[in-house]
Amino acid sequence: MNKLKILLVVGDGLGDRQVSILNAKTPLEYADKPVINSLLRSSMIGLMDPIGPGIVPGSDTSHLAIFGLDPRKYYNGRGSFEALGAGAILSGGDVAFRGNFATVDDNLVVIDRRAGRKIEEAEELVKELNQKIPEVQGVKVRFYHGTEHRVSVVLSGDNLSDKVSDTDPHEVGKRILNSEPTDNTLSAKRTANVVNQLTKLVYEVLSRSQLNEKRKAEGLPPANMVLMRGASIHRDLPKLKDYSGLKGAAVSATALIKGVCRSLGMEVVTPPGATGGIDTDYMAKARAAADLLKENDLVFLHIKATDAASHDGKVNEKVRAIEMIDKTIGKVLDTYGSDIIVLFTGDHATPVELKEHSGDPVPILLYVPTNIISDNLSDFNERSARKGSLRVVGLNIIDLLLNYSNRATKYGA
Ligand SMILES: O=C(O)[C@H](O)COP(=O)(O)O
Ligand SMILES: [Mg+2]
Repeated sequence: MNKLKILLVVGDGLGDRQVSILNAKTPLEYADKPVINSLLRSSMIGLMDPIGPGIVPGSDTSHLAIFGLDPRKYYNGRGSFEALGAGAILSGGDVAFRGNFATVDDNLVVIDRRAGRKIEEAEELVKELNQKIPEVQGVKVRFYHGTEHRVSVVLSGDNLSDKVSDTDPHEVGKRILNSEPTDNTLSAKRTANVVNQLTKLVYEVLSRSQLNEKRKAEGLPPANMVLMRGASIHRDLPKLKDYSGLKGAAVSATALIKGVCRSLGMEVVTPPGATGGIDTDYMAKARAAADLLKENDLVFLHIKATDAASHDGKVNEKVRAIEMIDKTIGKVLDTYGSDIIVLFTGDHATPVELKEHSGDPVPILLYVPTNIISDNLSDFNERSARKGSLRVVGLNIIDLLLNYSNRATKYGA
C-alpha cells in the first residue's frame, strides 16, 4: 500500500475550557475554522491526555510523549532542550537551565515572570550578561537567548550536577528561591552554590543596565532578573527514524521544541518571520512545512502563539491564533496536496482564564484521505471531541500515525 505523508500540527496550549466572554464557548469552539472543519468528512476526532488523565504536562514532557518517548523514562529536565534549541553546544557534564527574563522588586519578589514577554533588548541584555559574568567560582557561564523572555543558562566545569532546585518560584508575588541540592552529593551542593551566586550577580548587572533604565523610562517592566528552572545534563535520546522508521522534520521558532526535535534527530527549520509568538509569520511556516514534506515522511509544525495568548489571558488573541492555524493547515494542503494525513492537537490545555497549564484532555483530530470510518462530526472542539471515536494518550500518537499512513508493522507473527 502506498505510504502517506504525515503533517503533525501542535497548537501549544490549545486545549481550553468554557470562556465567559465567549458566551461559554471555548476558544476552539468560537474560532472560525473552515479548513479544519472541511477535514471532518474523513476524520476521527476525540480527546488526548498528553501524559495521563489529570496529569498537568509541561511542553517538554508532553512533546516527548507525542513523539513516542515515555517521559517517565527519558525526561531529566527541560534545561538542556531549551539550551540546544537556543544554539548552545553542550558537552558532557554541562548543566543547562531554562531561564526567564523577569521583573523583581528590591526584595527580589517576582512582579512579572516574563518582564512583559516582548523584550526588544533581550539579545543586548544577554550579550551584557555574557560579557560581565563569564564565570562564577571557576565555573564557566553562558547565556543564550531563545524567543521573547526566554533565556538558557549553561554551566560548564568539573563536578557539576543537575540535581538542584529552581530559583523560579513559578508564581508572581513570591520571592525568588534559593537553589538547593536535591541529593546529598558534593557536586549538587557546589552547583546550587554557583546558581545562587550567579543569581546575585545577574541581578546586580541587570539592575544597573542602561537598557533597563531605558525600559523603565518607556514605562516597560525592567528585565532585572533571570529566573532559572529545569536543570538538566543532556543525555542522548533515541532517534525518531530508528524507533519509528519515520524521517521527520520540524518547523518551529521555540527553543524548547527545536531542542527536543534536534535531540530526536529531526531536521529543524525556523523560517524568517517565525517568531514563536503571536506575531509569527504563519504563511512562512506553512511554506516551510510544505517544502519539507517533499523529502520527509513526517513534518511537525509547532505553533506557540496559542500558549502565549493563554498564559497572558488574551482570549481574542487565542481565538485569532487558532484561526491562523486553520489557515496554515489550509496553506500546507494547497501547496503540497491533500493526499496526506493530518493530525492536529495540542500538547496540553492552557485554559486562558487560568493562565496556566491544566490536566484537562486536549482535542485531537486525525484526518485520513483514504477509506476510513469517519466520525462525521460538524465541528472540531473540546465539546464535539467528546462524541468522537478517539480517546488516547500522547504515547499513542506515533502508532496512530504509522497505522493510518500505511507504515505500521505487525506486532506479533
Ligand atoms: O512559554 C513557555 O516557554 C512555557 O510554555 C511557559 O513558560 P513561562 O510560564 O515561564 O513563560
Ligand atoms: Mg506547551
